[in-house]
Amino acid sequence: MAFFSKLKDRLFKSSSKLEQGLDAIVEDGGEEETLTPDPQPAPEAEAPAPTPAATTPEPEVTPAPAPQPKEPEATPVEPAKPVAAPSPEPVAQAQETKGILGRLFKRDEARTVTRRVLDDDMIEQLEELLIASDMGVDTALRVTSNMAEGRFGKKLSTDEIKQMLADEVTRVMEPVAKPLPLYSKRPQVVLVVGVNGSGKTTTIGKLASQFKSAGKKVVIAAGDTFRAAAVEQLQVWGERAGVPVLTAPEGSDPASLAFDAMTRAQEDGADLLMIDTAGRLQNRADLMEELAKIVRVIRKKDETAPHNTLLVLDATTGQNALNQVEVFRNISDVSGLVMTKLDGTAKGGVLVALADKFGLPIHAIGVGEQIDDLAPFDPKDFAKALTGVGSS
Ligand SMILES: Nc1nc2c(ncn2[C@@H]2O[C@H](COP(=O)(O)OP(=O)(O)OP(=O)(O)O)[C@@H](O)[C@H]2O)c(=O)[nH]1
Repeated sequence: MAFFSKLKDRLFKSSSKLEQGLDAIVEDGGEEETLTPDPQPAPEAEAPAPTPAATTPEPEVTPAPAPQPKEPEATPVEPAKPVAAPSPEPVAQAQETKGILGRLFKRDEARTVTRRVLDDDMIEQLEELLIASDMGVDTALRVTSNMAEGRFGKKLSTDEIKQMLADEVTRVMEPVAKPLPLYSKRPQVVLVVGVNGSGKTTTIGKLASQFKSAGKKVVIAAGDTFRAAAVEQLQVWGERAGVPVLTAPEGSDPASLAFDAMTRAQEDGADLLMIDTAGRLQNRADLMEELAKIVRVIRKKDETAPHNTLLVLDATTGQNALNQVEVFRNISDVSGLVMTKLDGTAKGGVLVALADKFGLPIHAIGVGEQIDDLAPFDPKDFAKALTGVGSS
């Protein structure tokens, strides 16, 4: 099943919030226009009435990458057929729709679309909507001004604005959409950091399962030795993924566990070593020292390690995710992000702010609690899901 449709369903809260906001903005001060269904008199009653989407210059729905064949098709021509031909009456009846009847019939089909002139008021409302969608002030202003460029004074429909927004979001996100880089270095050491509850353990489990399926040999180190529950949880995920999880007694030194795990991974010829860490931001200095010590110790075995420091962020925390990036960049050498819990949150816009502000690679997104609910970050799919493009 196309991941896009899953993401779209699950990001529904975000997109519906934005969609409703955009509808309201266009309706506020917009004018309803009647669309003439077909400029040339079509002989057949079943000629498809143009959908609102057909009034847009057919943007990127078509050239979008192929992996979601079912979704985009739903918008353009095909589904208009059943709508345009609601009665099951066959051929003879259809021919009667020529002439007056035909025109009447077509009048029934006429659709309306509301358009609003893009002016300062509208730009301000768009800015407010994007800020309310967790994009953050700077990003919201930048995105809106790019959307407005060259379009000031033009009349725009909600669909057109949604598409413009999706294009702009895609433009911001494209440079950061990068899968976790894999190096020839073995073991590749991936340090996983993030606040408690952000989804580190779950993400490690999901990643381990994916790498294992791809034929990689993976070892996990349960480096949050201060929480027995965290260790147990990681063991459960390790079992699910079929990957060994190295643990140490509660309260023991995480750096010592990391060293042992590094030794084991080297001896086993593992491709990847993923090290979970504690997320106690309350004790920032301690955490910083703990992470620094882990790095010092594993460098005794491989001075290029860790090869990745993944920061796991919880999308439901909204703007707070921006602070977390600041903090973790100060205490560790964050090389990329994983954003979890994008399912069911109305705060997906924060990802745009993160991309715009930090430019850190977004390697993957979590859209559920199951082992396969981690996907590479696809900016176009994300932008469409966020803005609701293709969903009306
Ligand atoms: N809906 C949803 N829930 C998620 C996702 N990722 C993680 N979770 C849930 O978030 C909660 C916290 O996840 P953990 O993986 O335990 O987070 P952690 O960062 O390891 O937390 P600590 O062990 O407390 O440090 C769990 O209930 C997970 O099931 C996701 O992508 N979507």
